[in-house]
Amino acid sequence: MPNEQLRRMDAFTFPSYSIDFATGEALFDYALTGPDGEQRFTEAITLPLPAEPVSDETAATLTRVLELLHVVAGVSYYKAAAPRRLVLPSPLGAAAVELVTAVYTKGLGEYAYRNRLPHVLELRPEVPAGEVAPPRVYDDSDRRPLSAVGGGKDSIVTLEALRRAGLDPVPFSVNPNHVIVSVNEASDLVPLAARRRIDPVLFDLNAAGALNGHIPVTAINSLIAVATAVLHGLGPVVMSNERSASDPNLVWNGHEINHQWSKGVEAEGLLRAALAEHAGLTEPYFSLLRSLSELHIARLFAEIDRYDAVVTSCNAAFKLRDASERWCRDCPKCRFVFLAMAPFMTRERITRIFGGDLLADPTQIAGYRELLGVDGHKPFECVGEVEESVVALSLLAEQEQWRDAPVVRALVEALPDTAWSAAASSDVFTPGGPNFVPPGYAKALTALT
Ligand SMILES: CC(=O)N[C@H]1[C@@H](OP(=O)(O)OP(=O)(O)OC[C@H]2O[C@@H](n3ccc(=O)[nH]c3=O)[C@H](O)[C@@H]2O)O[C@H](CO)[C@@H](O)[C@@H]1O[C@H](C)C(=O)N[C@@H](C)C(=O)N[C@@H](CCC(=O)O)C(=O)O
Ligand SMILES: Nc1ncnc2c1ncn2[C@@H]1O[C@H](COP(=O)(O)OP(=O)(O)OP(=O)(O)O)[C@@H](O)[C@H]1O
Repeated sequence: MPNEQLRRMDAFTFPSYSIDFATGEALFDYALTGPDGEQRFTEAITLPLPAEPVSDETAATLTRVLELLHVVAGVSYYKAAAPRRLVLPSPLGAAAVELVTAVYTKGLGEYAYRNRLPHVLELRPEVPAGEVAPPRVYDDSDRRPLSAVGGGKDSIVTLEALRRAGLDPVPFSVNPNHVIVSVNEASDLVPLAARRRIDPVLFDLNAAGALNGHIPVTAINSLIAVATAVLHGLGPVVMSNERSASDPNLVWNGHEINHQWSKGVEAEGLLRAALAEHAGLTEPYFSLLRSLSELHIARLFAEIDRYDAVVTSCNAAFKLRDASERWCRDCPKCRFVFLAMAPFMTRERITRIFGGDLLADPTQIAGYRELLGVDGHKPFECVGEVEESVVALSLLAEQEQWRDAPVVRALVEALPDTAWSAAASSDVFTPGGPNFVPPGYAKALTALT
């Protein structure tokens, strides 16, 4: 479809969805509609099937979760045209509407900012009138947790915390690539995996110049994880989203723009409320690491060494096409994670994990200046707060093995005195902030910290 026609699309709709219980494949249909016709998309998500046949009760709860997933996963296609109308397929309760509204506005915040589309931040879904029948209540709180694994340091810390607390986690991933497969193998736990196939038409539209940008992918992965937990009779989905994921990158037109919005605590609360209201789940989803800073998680990761050969937090390794093998060693996330881990490891160990020593390489200085708040705003990436980077640098400056590294020396000279005094009174190693960790799981975190 030519680009001008896409730009004239005025509505995004959700024609239908289906699930085949014989194969686990759910098909979600979407349409962009406008004066020149419509552009249809179908996303396919295949859930792993349990050994036992699916009961009617499980099917009923799963259907409710998939109704939410259908609407949330539409963001990938909505963003190709950003029409002004978002027309939901069926009535939804207040909590579900709040979730959907936030996913399409705050979740697309970075996309709206980069493409200069302020109306996206004001989008309000059109919800068909009618009552939603109350769901069956499903008390999953005492069952084995499903632990989402993304291949990076955070989900490894969670997996090990749950295991050490005797909570018997089941690792779970969407489209596990070779990194995630290796992490699961290193854990010696038996994982579950779901497949997600984005409609290839979207890639063709992207290649032809359609609107594109960041989407709240964690909200989608989270609902796929909850659907899998329901299908397998498992308990809560345990995420590894940290405290700093809730902090915005910048404010634009009065709206906070947060690259990591769907990893933040607001999204977590909205997702929990929508799942309780619409699917009747009592303890569906929480992040075990919510109260911790990235730096604190990096310190915990340093105490676990069984994943050193496989751990990969760099997003470039998770691209659908042309992915890097492991760490690309030239992006904000690689720079930040290296800086965060370095104070707690030998130089030899971290160089082995990353395949290189980023703090020995002067070409990294410009990127590190951004992370430290010397230049620009916090990069649109999954990186910690400026304060965390400054604290990490201050720890490195005290260590003989790091103090003379070229990047450390340059950054120490570049930082103003105010930054050092803020670092000196920092609470980055004190857990804090709102979280939804249930009492039965809090001990897993306490044991670790
Ligand atoms: C791996 C990555 O960072 N991808 C982002 C990148 O996409 P790119 O075009 O370079 O490559 P692909 O990932 O292969 O995607 C191809 C196109 O497919 C579309 N698409 C992909 C996944 C999806 O769920 N929906 C989609 O529509 C999209 O049009 C792609 O161009 O740039 C894109 C545009 O800015 C980003 O949308 C891609 O981000 C992925 C969705 C992704 O998985 N990113 C995570 C690594 C990520 O950024 N996680 C955040 C958490 C943010 C949150 O709120 O959940 C983080 O770690 O901070
Ligand atoms: N493919 C995936 N399938 C399921 N869950 C995922 C996937 N990718 C990421 N996640 C989960 O989404 C959340 C955010 O992902 P993120 O990439 O920040 O975490 P990570 O890989 O554990 O650690 P790091 O921040 O070091 O990369 C985490 O809870 C992670 O487990």
